[in-house]
Amino acid sequence: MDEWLNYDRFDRETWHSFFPYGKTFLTQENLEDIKSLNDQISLADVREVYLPLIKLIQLQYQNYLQMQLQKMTFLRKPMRRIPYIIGIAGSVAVGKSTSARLLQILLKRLMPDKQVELITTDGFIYPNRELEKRGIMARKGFPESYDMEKLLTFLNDVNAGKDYVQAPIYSHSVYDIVPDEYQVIEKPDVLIVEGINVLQLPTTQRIYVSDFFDFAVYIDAEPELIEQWYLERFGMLLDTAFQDPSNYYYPYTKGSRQQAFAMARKVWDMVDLPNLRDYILPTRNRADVILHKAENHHIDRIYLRED
Ligand SMILES: Nc1ncnc2c1ncn2[C@@H]1O[C@H](COP(=O)(O)OP(=O)(O)O)[C@@H](O)[C@H]1O
Ligand SMILES: CC(C)(COP(=O)(O)O)[C@@H](O)C(=O)NCCC(=O)O
Repeated sequence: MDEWLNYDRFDRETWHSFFPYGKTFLTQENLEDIKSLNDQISLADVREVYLPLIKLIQLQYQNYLQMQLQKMTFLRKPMRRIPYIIGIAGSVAVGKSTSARLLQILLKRLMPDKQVELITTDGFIYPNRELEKRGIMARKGFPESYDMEKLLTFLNDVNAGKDYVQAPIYSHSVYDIVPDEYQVIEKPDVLIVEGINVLQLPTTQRIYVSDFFDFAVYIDAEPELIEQWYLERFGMLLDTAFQDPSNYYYPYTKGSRQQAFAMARKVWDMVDLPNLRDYILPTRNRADVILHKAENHHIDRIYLRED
């Protein structure tokens, strides 16, 4: 079956025309926030792609609030805040966390009275110690490397309106879960959940992470480009590791840079690329929106699921 059958495809110009007010919409503070997030982000992408996207999300969010109100009135239940949950999926190093943080900044700008939180599912990967115990250290990022029970419980608690919910934290530079450190989520209006596994079907559980989603975005690009972005990020991790013996990449700063990159290329080929091909890419057509990136993270096509 044609994978794109259910999607409308837009080029950038058409997509931009749905909300062409970017120039006046962003404040100086927004621009500074975006630049401090990543100074490589193209502001043209923000105006022409991300702003129409958050406008569309806002429309759906307003409908969602309306529906919640009608439902609670019908059931004669007191109104309570059920968060609107947005999932962001895609390969390792495709730019999920950068896009997710961008969406968070822009949604806060669009809806300043709403609390918009962001978590990444990396925090729900088992600690290295546990991965080693299970003999799956070389499978980090694959479905079996996540504590899905814990992730689903987390989402269920946030959804149920619990006052205080904790998410564990993963550090790329330590290459492990940070012990005893948590991100606290307190009754958000909107929660963005970013991770490679967010649209995957469960192996043992009966519910999916995506059952909690009200909207899902997949970030797409050719694997050759993603590999390049993976290696660029690896270079940056290496540059920050020099002074810090506790950094996972510190030992790689001692040998030749060429050798370190050869090792990173091998990890991409043996771990992250097979994960993309076998487990991440097959989830692409479960998203509401697919952002397709070309060279330099430039978004050239946008696919929107037809309802
Ligand atoms: N829009 C963008 N413009 C420029 N560089 C980007 C953009 N998005 C991501 N990057 C860079 O690509 C690399 C991977 O991005 P990241 O957000 O860490 O990906 P992920 O969360 O999918 O692993 C990082 O080095 C990041 O700085
Ligand atoms: C922790 C991750 C699975 C998360 O990926 P992310 O989308 O945050 O880049 C990934 O960065 C990773 O560590 N993969 C294992 C192989 C590797 O070292 O790249």
